[in-house]
Amino acid sequence: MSDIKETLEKAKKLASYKAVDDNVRAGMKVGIGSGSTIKYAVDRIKELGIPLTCVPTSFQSTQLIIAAGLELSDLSRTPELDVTIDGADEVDAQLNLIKGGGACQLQEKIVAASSKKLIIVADFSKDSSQFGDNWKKGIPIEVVPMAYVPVMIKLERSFGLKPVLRMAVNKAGPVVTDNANFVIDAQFTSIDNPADLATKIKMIPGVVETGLFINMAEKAYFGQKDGTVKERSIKL
Ligand SMILES: O=C(CO)[C@H](O)[C@H](O)COP(=O)(O)O
Repeated sequence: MSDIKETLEKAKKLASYKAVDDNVRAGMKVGIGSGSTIKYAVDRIKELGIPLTCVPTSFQSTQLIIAAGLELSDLSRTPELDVTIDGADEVDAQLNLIKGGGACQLQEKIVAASSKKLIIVADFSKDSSQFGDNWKKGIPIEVVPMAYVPVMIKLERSFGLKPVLRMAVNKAGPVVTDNANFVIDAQFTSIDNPADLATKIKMIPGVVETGLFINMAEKAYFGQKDGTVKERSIKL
């Protein structure tokens, strides 16, 4: 593993362990996010050996819960959660988030919105003062496949975004989400009002969900290069 990759992995683990220790207790109903950082949170929950009910946010997180031997539920059986722990692609000064780098933003947002608290775990590279400081891939937007071209035209004409259809790596054609939709990454130069932009994008017919999570997270844990964890929280 390269030095920087190793440093990032250590930072993800530190943040995840601290977030679980601070926020997860026996008997809780816990939303489990998606991505590479959340696997450390699941490792920590497994290590603690406490009884929990877990609700996943993707195929990947379902597999993590099963592999860890934790109790797996869903929102039909467990519609109200105590806490969701999840990663993020970028966290701004107000703890607004860009999520969906792993194309899981739809289920992640539904599960987060069903939780009393959303706690973010991340390495130091996700900690920004405003969107675009660190994350250059744009806002992930999940769309119904038949609508992707009109949605891309509207994103460009109405908001000056530069939309790109996300393509699969080991498959010909586009990324297909866990919900059988496509993902458009809408690149931007700056975002003055993320809440307003999120609402307007959501209004475009064919858009299922955006990766802008506005006023949802109450605390973020960022693992640092020096082995410490920086905590940022906000009153919602
Ligand atoms: O939103 C997500 C998936 O849709 C992830 O939480 C986000 O991409 C962060 O992933 P990682 O922990 O691998 O950096």
